[in-house]
Amino acid sequence: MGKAILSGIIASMMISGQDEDQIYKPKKFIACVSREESGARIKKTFNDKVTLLVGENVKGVNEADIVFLCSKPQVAQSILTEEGMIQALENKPLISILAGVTISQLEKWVPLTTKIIRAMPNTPCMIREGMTVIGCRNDVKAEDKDFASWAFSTLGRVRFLDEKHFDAVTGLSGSGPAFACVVLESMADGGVMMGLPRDIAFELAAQALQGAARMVLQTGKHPSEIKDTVTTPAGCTIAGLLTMEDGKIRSTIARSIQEASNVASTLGKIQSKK
Ligand SMILES: NC(=O)C1=CN([C@@H]2O[C@H](COP(=O)(O)OP(=O)(O)OC[C@H]3O[C@@H](n4cnc5c(N)ncnc54)[C@H](OP(=O)(O)O)[C@@H]3O)[C@@H](O)[C@H]2O)C=CC1
Ligand SMILES: O=C(O)[C@@H]1CCC=N1
Repeated sequence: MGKAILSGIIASMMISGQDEDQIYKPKKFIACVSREESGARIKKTFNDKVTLLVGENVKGVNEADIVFLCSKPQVAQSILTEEGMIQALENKPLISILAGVTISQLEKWVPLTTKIIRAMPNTPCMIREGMTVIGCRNDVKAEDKDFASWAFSTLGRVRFLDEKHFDAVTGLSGSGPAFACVVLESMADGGVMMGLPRDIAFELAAQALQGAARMVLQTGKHPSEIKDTVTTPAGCTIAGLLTMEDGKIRSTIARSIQEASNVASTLGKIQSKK
């Protein structure tokens, strides 16, 4: 996800590079990783657009004005409590995308002057079609919130929500692209079963899902209204819909999001020592 965020911001700056009105013009990007293999991947993707540091988190944070924390939730504590990190983080905004790690938890590991912003993006940020929900305490400065909002808006939609919703957001929007891909793949399988070539089945399924999703977002209509307009009396759509209902598709999908949200709430609870 860290790579996706960097890619989106850099891509948007290249597109709007000539735009004098652009408020934020980050001059330098620093990526910190712990393993040489990950470093090689970053180098391959970004070349000289990003300064790469392997095993030098404190140096990276020292040189940065704004810090994104994009590790696995389990290693957050060990990163934030590295020797010298407290000084490096003084007076800096820290934007965490970690699932299940709360602002209260993070506050225990960083100095009081570090202003924490929590964000939950999703993988479509990679193609700048993402959804990011941002949350923070009331004392975070407007300029820091504005920066976070700008950074994630280069990657798709952004919305601010109270932190109490973050586990639900993680289960629905963070994990959502995986669930949507299961639906997409299943729809395509149906097409293949009925004789369509696999690549065409994927295209049709993906565009049907994208089209329906865009209709909801653009018209503001209830999904059931859109469903009903597809459904001709005594036609084929109602036949398919009833089969879906027989398979309890609604509760299966809704319960999957409930389960993902419940697991998200536990992800910050285990911290590895190193
Ligand atoms: N994947 C998703 O769809 C989403 C993920 N998230 C959150 O994003 C975070 C990352 O997930 P994801 O991108 O999937 O995971 P990855 O494992 O792909 O990325 C984790 C990154 O953290 C780096 N890292 C790990 N330990 C250290 C360390 N000690 N010092 C410096 N860098 C370190 C890794 O580098 P190295 O390999 O070198 O250690 C790697 O680049 C998680 O907290 C997750 O909850 C949020 C929204 C969506
Ligand atoms: O599966 C995970 O833990 C991460 C968080 C949200 C999406 N992927």
